[in-house]
Amino acid sequence: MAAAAASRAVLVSRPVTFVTGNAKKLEEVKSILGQSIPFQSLKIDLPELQGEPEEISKEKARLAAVQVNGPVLVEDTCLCFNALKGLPGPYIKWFLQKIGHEGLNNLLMAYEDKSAYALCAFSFALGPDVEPVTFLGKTPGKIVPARGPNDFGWDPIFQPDGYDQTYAEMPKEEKNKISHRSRALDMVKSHFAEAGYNFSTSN
Ligand SMILES: O=c1nc[nH]c2c1ncn2[C@H]1C[C@H](O)[C@@H](COP(=O)(O)OP(=O)(O)OP(=O)(O)O)O1
Ligand SMILES: [Mg+2]
Repeated sequence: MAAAAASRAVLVSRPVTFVTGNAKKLEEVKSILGQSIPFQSLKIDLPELQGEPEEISKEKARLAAVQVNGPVLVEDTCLCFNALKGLPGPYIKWFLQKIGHEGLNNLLMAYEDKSAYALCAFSFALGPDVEPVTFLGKTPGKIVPARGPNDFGWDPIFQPDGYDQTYAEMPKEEKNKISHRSRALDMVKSHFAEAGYNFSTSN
């Protein structure tokens, strides 16, 4: 029963650690979660296996839980081009690093379809011996020539549907309302509420 589940509190003696090597992700997660889930962060660039976004994210959580030896939250972000059947997807980091915004636009030169989606796969593991659970958040949009400040990844070339600004041009609060990241975090929050987790705020 939902009412019973909501009133059940599960005390977890360790805080949640969000593990990422990316300071900009951390900044967004902090601002989206606010005080709703107390968490600490740890800067490690975890190795990522190849495969589907959900599996990559789960494996990151397994590795992170071993490192932290406690509850962890990780995420893996993909930028998927529909004309390319979802690629670059999880490999966007390396594509961006090698060919940049212009190269990413050029990849779609041969196609009329410039539609794309941003996908965030959050995984949570209670500890190293517990199978992680994954939550996917998706925001549809299209790939455009870069516009706006260049301070976070592919933000300047992604224009979400229903907006005439790119992620980079939008005020941060606006991006955080509709982003792939905030949609996935909404599900993480619901999961924590349903499970009744009450995390410690100190180690
Ligand atoms: O909202 C975003 N807006 C624009 N760019 C973004 C966003 N979110 C991630 N990105 C970039 C960072 C990296 O180039 C790639 C994802 O790769 P991804 O492995 O998930 O991130 P990462 O290696 O930087 O950090 P982490 O240590 O958490 O794996 O897309
Ligand atoms: Mg990474």
